[in-house]
Amino acid sequence: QQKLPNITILATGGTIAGTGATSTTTVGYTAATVGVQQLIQAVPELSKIANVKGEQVFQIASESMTNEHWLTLGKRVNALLAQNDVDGIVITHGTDTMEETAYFLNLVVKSRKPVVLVGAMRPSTALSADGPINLYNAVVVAGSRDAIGKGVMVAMNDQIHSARDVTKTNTSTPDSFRTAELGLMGYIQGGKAFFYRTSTRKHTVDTEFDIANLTALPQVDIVYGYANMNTVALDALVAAGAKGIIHAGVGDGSLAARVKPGLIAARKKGTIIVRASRVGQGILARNGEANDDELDFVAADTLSPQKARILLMLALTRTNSTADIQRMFYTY
Ligand SMILES: NC(=O)C[C@H](N)C(=O)O
Repeated sequence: QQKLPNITILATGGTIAGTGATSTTTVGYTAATVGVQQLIQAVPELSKIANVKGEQVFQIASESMTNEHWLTLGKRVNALLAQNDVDGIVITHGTDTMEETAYFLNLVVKSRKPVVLVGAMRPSTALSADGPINLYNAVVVAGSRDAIGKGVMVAMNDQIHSARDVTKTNTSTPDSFRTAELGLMGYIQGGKAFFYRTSTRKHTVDTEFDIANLTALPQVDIVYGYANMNTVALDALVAAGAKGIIHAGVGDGSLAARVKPGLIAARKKGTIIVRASRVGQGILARNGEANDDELDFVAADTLSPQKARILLMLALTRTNSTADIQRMFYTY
C-alpha cells in the first residue's frame, strides 16, 4: 500500500505492554511483558492507516528509565528518521516517565518528521484497556502531515500534547495526561489528527544539542522543597559529584533560610543551581523569591523540576555559563 505513511513503532515496555492476573486487575499487574509484534497484532486497524514496522528497543517499566536508555533511544530515532522510508515514529512507553523521555527527545531529535509517545494507564489484559486505541491514535498522529515540524508529542486519551508542557496528573486514571493552563495541541478523532495550538519554544531541528557522540550525560539531581527542609540530601548529592542541582522549591521557588547557605556553598564549588517549583504551574520568576543575579542561580521558567533536570543535563554538554544556561531555559 504505497500511499500510506511508513511508521516505525519503537517499543520500550510500560503498562501498555503489561499483563495482569485477571481482566479486572488494574493495579498489581506486571508491566513490560508483551512484545512489540503482539502490540501491533492487537490493533489490526493499523494496517488501514499506515505501513507499520515494529522494533523492540527495551522492555522495561518506565520508572527504570535512565539517561543511557535515552541516549540509545534518541540515536535510534535519529537514525530511523534519516531514512527515506520512515515517515514517522511512535514510541510505546510507560507513563511514569513518558513526559521526561518526550522532552529529552524534543531537544535532541534532528528531524521534522513526527515522533509520538504513547502508553496506557491500564494493562493490556484489562477490561477497557486503553492501550490499543491509544496506539491507533498515536499512529494516526505520526502519519499526519499536519504533525510535521511540531516537535515531539504525546498522544493519550484522544488528545495530543506537546512534550515540553505535558505532565502525568493522576496515578491511575486514563485521563491522566494534561497540559493544564498552557493548553493541549489537539485531538484525535475518527482516525484523524486535529491541531489547534503549538508551543512557541524551539525544539528538534532548532536546538543546539547533539547526542551523536555522547555516551553519558552530566549528573544532575533534584532536591525537593517542603516545610522543615534541611540540607542533608543537597549536601549528599553535591558530595556525590552532582554537576547540577534542581531545587524543586515550594511556591515560586522560595529558598528556606536553612537551605539557602547550602545552595550558595554548592554554587561556589561549581555546581549549577536551577530554581524550579514543586507547584506544577506558572513561571518561576528570575530574581523573584531569590536574587539569582547575585547568587549566580538559574530560574527554570515554566519547566517542571523533572524537565528542568533534562534541559540542564543537555545544557551542561555545551556550557558552564549560567547566563548561557538561563538563555536556554527561556528558549526551549
Ligand atoms: N501506566 C504505566 O505505564 C506505569 C508504569 N509503571 C510505567 O511507567 O511503566
